Amino acid sequence: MSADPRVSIHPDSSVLLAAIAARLITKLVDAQDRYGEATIVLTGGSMGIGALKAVGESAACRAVNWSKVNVWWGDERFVEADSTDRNTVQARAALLDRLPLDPERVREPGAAGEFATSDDAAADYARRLAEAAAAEHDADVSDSRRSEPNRVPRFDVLLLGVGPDAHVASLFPEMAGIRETERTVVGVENAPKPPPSRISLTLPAIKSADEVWMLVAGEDKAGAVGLALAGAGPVQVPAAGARGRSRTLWLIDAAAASRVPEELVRKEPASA
Ligand SMILES: O=C1O[C@H](COP(=O)(O)O)[C@@H](O)[C@H](O)[C@H]1O
Repeated sequence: MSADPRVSIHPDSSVLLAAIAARLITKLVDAQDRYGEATIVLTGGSMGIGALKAVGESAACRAVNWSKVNVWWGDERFVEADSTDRNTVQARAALLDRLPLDPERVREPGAAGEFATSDDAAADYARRLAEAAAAEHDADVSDSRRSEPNRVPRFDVLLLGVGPDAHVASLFPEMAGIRETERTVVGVENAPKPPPSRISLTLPAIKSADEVWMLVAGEDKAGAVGLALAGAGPVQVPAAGARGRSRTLWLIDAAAASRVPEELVRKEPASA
């Protein structure tokens, strides 16, 4: 089961980032109230990293118990561990290094140098996801899926940026990764956006998240956003396939919204 998309449009990217930060903090606090911990899947790119900076700038940042937040990534560039091309390195610089996170709860995908190929790093990441899922279900002896390899833990909120070509995470149009139906993580080679080697969650893994939030700003994304929300196929328009189980929320600015079907638009009040 997956939730139909809802769209929230903000006047510009700075209002959008502040709104994303406010929603994210609230989401994490709510998940901690419910489960005692919260699990977030981060994304890279302009909006993913901008959102993290905005969380750090919010006075409410300290409302979250960061020691009880589990952090995963939706995709990673398969380069050396200290490369500033890595989404994890950028996320640390933007926010994570200043938070009192529990290092054991921060699960970075593997890097070149640690693994020979992007496929090897992807398999390792999938294994760690499956272990985390199994640990969540250890107490539930009646759960027959406890030891399945293609599992992921509960994702409370999974963030995705969207490229001008409508890619999400590192799932690019017409490439093998977007067609994957079994594995939770794939290695990606020859990505059209550099760097060419990557690892990515697949659509089945993304769609297991409770909430999926699409973070998009800029006129250059308007075509991709319009196609995704008009019901294009995910192989051609990967963003169209990303849905959460209970919520699919498009958080976008006015420039990215110019081709969104009118019936999907819910306008947020402009800031004073
Ligand atoms: O390469 C990537 O691109 C997407 C979108 O990035 P943006 O800068 O166009 O917002 C990003 O979400 C993904 O994590 C990243 O690896």
